[in-house]
Amino acid sequence: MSPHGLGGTVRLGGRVLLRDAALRLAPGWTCLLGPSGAGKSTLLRLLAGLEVSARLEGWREVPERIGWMAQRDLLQERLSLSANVQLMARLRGQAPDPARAAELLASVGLAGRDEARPAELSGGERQRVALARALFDEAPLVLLDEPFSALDPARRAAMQTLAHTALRGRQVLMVTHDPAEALRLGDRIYLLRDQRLEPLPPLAPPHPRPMGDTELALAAAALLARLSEAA
Ligand SMILES: Nc1ncnc2c1ncn2[C@@H]1O[C@H](COP(=O)(O)OP(=O)(O)OP(=O)(O)O)[C@@H](O)[C@H]1O
Repeated sequence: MSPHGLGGTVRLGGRVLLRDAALRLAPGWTCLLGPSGAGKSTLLRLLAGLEVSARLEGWREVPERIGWMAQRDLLQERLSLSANVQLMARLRGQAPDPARAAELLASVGLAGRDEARPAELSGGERQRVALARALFDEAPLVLLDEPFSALDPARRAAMQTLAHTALRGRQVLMVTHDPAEALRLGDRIYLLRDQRLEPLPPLAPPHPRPMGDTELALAAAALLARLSEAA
């Protein structure tokens, strides 16, 4: 099987966003860090085949089915939370499975809210519904664009662990601004900056590292300092 990922040069509106890059995916978590505007979301959209403005001059190898959690939650306001969780699978022709949707909603802390509408939720709750939708879908490649950014620290750690367990064995590519999150979860870490995609050393397993892990705290502080230097 050829490796999944993409490589080459990415151009957007007459400028180079990424030069001679190679993003290689494998089962487990690949985390993508980088300053705002560097092109992380564009890269995710290119992988998903959803990018309309940027052009990739190079290669792209992805499985037929890709799961996707965008930066905006993209919840359908007129649908119930249960229907939102099942939406992508339903669009693909899968049979409804409200029991599984309810289980996933409960796992993200929204037990019994199946028939609620997105407008009744806080920003963090909406993000958790979007996460449940990404977990409902059983795609071999799952792209997550800042999936935990709206959550409080305790909920964020719990959702990281939940997602890591639920997506075990699959290829996950996550964009994050949080070095500790990348180090806690990442089997591979890339930094996208100044048109370059640079592999960074991940922490050794186990992933996710426990919260309060000293090695994680030290590595996150060092990585934050490194990211801040060039900012
Ligand atoms: N349709 C477009 N046409 C031209 N430029 C665009 C378009 N969409 C995004 N850009 C620019 O492309 C660059 C990369 O945007 P992108 O959203 O991929 O960055 P990012 O690294 O994900 O940022 P953030 O961390 O803030 O989400 C930015 O400079 C942005 O202004």
